[in-house]
Amino acid sequence: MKIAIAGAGAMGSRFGLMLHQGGNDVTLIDGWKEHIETIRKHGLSANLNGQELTAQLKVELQSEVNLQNEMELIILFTKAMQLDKMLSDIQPMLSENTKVLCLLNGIGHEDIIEKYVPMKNIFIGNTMWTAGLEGPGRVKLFGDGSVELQNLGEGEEETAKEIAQVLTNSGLNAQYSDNIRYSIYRKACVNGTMNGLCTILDTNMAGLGETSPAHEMVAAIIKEFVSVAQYEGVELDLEEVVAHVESCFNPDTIGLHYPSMYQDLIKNHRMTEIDYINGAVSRKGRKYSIPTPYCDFLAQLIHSKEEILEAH
Ligand SMILES: NC(=O)C1=CN([C@@H]2O[C@H](COP(=O)(O)OP(=O)(O)OC[C@H]3O[C@@H](n4cnc5c(N)ncnc54)[C@H](OP(=O)(O)O)[C@@H]3O)[C@@H](O)[C@H]2O)C=CC1
Ligand SMILES: CC(C)(CO)C(=O)C(=O)O
Repeated sequence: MKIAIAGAGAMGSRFGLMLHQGGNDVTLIDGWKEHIETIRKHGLSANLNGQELTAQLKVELQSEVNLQNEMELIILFTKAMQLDKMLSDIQPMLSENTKVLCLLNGIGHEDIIEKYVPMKNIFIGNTMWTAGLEGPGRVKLFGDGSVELQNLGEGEEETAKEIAQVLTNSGLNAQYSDNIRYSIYRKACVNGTMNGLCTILDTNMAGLGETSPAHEMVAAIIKEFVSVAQYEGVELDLEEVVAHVESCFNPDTIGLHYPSMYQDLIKNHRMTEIDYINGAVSRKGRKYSIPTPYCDFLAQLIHSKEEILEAH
């Protein structure tokens, strides 16, 4: 399949690499010039579960996507605040049949995608895979993961299942979900706890799990997500979600991962996606008159840290 990865940072590189290894015709698109130039000259270099490898992938600089080069599938993997610009820049790659799959963390990205893509071509989902960028053109990938996705447009279930199959054929372990809003909220609970807390506490997920207040903090944050989701008709089971989130503490699975927010802010002094995760729950809480003190406070702490570190 002819696939573009729009936003080829850590996760985009993982998905691009695995889909390339699975025999697809993959193009990585990104705005970071040094990263794209390095891959163009030397290939994408990866440490994949301890094994060093280099893959020759096609690349395009986001600002130079101006030739007609239509894709069958585009997987969006920018940071939330880069999504609108990316969709605007990749217009030449979108035909009336191009399917667009969004796997960003956070809530509500479909509102932006709908501005650029007809509903019948929009697929949304989330992933438990992890990845880290070690420098331009270089990623570190370990552990297992999964993907859930669903069509937004009516009657596109079969296409959603086909996309899931393409991902699964490349080892990405994807499944069709018949209630993706539930899955997205459930995954947002992982990010709403792990990402902000690990970033402020300067630790990975296993490290957070070893601290004595971890369970109480995680449960209190998730409770706020559950209340807001319930108001929107999404019924999350608090105990099940807490257990799901706490499974991330396990150092033998993904516990040693530093969440993407940590990588952004602490490692690279870059702005975070907090406003699309805990910040989104705070905004919704205000709208629905649901108190969300933990999310409010965590979002404030992250914003203060962004200012202290002069994140850009
Ligand atoms: N990393 C992870 O383990 C996981 C991440 N996610 C989600 O996937 C989406 C993509 O995240 P992720 O892959 O981590 O994003 P990255 O931070 O690795 O990359 C996103 C973009 O940021 C820019 N960038 C990143 N690092 C640098 C740098 N050092 N210097 C200059 N520019 C840089 C690049 O774009 P540009 O130059 O155009 O700004 C890049 O495309 C997010 O929504 C995230 O929450 C989901 C699951 C796990
Ligand atoms: C859940 C987790 C921590 C890994 O999938 C993630 O989504 C992130 O790093 O942002």
